[in-house]
Amino acid sequence: MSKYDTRYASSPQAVKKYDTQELRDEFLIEKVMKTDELRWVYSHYDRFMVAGLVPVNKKIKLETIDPLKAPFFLERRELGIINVGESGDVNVDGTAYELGHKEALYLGQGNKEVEFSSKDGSNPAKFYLNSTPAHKKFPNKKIGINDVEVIELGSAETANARTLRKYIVNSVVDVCQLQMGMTTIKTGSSWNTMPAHVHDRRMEVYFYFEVPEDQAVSHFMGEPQETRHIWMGNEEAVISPPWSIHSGSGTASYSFIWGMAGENLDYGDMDVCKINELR
Ligand SMILES: O=C(O)C(=O)C[C@H](O)C(=O)CO
Ligand SMILES: [Zn+2]
Repeated sequence: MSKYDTRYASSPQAVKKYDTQELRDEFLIEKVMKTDELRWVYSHYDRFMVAGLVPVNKKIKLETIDPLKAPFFLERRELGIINVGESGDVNVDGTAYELGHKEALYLGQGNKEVEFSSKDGSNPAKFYLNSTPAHKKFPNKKIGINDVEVIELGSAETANARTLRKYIVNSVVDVCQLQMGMTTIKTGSSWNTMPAHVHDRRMEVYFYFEVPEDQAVSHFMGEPQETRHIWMGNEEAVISPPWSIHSGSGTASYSFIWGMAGENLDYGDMDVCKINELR
């Protein structure tokens, strides 16, 4: 069995009173990428699971964790994988999927034997993993760099020029509830997800990467009129409750992977906040 840490759900009333350390303990996931070890964070928000794996010296198997009470990990779950490192392989019940830098794989419910490896342990793959409960088996699908839907958002004038890439969304691959994509902030811009939004129907997790050394991203969370911030470093993730905004401003440009789960599969279903009404 793999190891895991549990994160419980908090109410907006409770979070109003959290100090810096409490906010970090509840929502921040430090050091997501683990070498030769799969260690999950199991969130009680929509039972969303997060892990990061860097296979260096050996192949790593996807194993169940105790709270699933399932004989194998994907018995009642689906899994999204985005490789932010060098080339690696994901072997799924005898079929090998090669994932290059920024390529992704969707694995549906029911797959039993899943094994991760790097092509070259000295230039390893870095697999970022999100998993959600599933009720139906959909086919496994690799999403290569040319399969993603790309949209340009924001502008240099408002310091939020960015490229959003949709990898695991229902117009690209059939899924039960998982949605994943990647957003890259253009040089000179700093803001992601501004204007901010909430979607009380879905929770979300952001994994910040390509944050230059000695730089940081200030991630904003909370109800739109009661915001808080969490300072984040490279390869750290943050859980966004369904009632919370999730937006960030970096001291340099950066990228992040967003993953969502909940009530519907409509990426554009967001309640946008007025910038000058944020508090
Ligand atoms: O920069 C953005 O805007 C985003 O990446 C927004 C996320 O995709 C999101 O929050 C989707 O709900
Ligand atoms: Zn969102």
